[in-house]
Amino acid sequence: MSESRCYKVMILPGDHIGPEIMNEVLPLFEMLSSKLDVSFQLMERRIGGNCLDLHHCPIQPETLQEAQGCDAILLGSVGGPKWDRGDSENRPETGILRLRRHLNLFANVRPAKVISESQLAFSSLKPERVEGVDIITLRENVGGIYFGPKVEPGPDAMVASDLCEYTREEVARLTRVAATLSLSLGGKEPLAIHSIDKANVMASSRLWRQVVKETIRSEFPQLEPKLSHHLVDSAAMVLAKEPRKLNGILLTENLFGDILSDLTSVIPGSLGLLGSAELSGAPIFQQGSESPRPKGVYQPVSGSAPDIAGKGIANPIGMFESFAMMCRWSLDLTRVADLIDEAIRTTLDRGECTIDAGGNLSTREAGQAIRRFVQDGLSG
Ligand SMILES: NC(=O)C1=CN([C@@H]2O[C@H](COP(=O)(O)OP(=O)(O)OC[C@H]3O[C@@H](n4cnc5c(N)ncnc54)[C@H](O)[C@@H]3O)[C@@H](O)[C@H]2O)C=CC1
Ligand SMILES: CC(C)CC(=O)C(=O)O
Ligand SMILES: [Mg+2]
Repeated sequence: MSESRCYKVMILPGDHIGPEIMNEVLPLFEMLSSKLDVSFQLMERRIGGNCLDLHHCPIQPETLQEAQGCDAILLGSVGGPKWDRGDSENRPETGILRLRRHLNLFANVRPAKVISESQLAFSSLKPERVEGVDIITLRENVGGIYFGPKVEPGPDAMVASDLCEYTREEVARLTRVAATLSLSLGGKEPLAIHSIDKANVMASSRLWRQVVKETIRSEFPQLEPKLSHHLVDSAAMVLAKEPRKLNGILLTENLFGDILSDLTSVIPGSLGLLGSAELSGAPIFQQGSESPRPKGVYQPVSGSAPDIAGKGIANPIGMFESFAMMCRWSLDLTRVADLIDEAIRTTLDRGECTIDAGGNLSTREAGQAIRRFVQDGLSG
């Protein structure tokens, strides 16, 4: 008889809509424990503005340490106008950056896929442009300009700066993750890898392009025909004009990936639909594998949406999608991940979603619809 698994999961709801959408996925833990041979030890901690308010730091050092011992971390979102001041030491967003750095979560996987007919009508692009779009932004997550040395602007500052630096190894390791995703998710035909940079202007981008090329040529020669290089400005234009041309993996640095992944969200229709995985290595695709899994933080792509917080209309789908990715890549619960993905697709087909994605349900009702589907699937 196989042993029952107990997973340790850290819960970081964050600010504004963070706790609202987190509340919609939390009942899944109890549901899974009652239906499957698993249990969960949940640890709720603070991050972001609410942590600054209570502890005067955006994440506590002991939270970082505890996160190290968890199987996965589920995060809502942080930030808001109340804390929109001060230098990086005193900003909510720094809590997320510290967590990424502490756990070395260098690979940020952000899929944007059109999965339901309802999205064709609702996307801000024409239906014929949107059909079949399936793009994964793979963003470098612990380097580049977000983490380089800064000169903060003082009250009378004449200059401020952020340095964008990349090392060979930082580029090579992310390229290896891109190759794994391409080979594992593409089936017989590996996915295209579109490396995005600004090599016509930036030195760090010229290194990026060189190392991506070399890594694919020397370690994954079979993927050479699948690799292309694009300048980021032109890639942004293609994403808005003919996004299918960029189907596959957008392999890119921290700042470009942050911007482009928000841009990809308009294709399926709303930023509130996208989930993400931040990983310390390539995901393991083999179910039941005993190989150690990479560390993972799972969170929606969006921010804390202060403009809609408290109104009960935030879309919880990005949070469910993040939960599904957690099940798939950190908890070895592939069937649950498939079921949640199916629940998202079905509820979108039925128009059972929040207003940003074309429905008229509240956050709570949209969450209930997905949970009902999952419950039925687990019982069936
Ligand atoms: N990972 C994180 O926690 C992130 C935090 N932020 C922070 O979030 C705060 C707000 O930033 P914004 O620029 O307003 O970006 P945002 O991503 O929070 O919101 C942009 C727009 O998308 C809408 N939106 C976002 N999530 C939604 C959802 N689930 N359902 C329906 N609509 C949704 C918002 O209402 C808003 O109109 C800032 O403090 C920012 O620094 C921003 C990005 C990531
Ligand atoms: C640190 C985050 C607030 C940066 C961001 O916008 C993101 O990761 O999407
Ligand atoms: Mg962002």
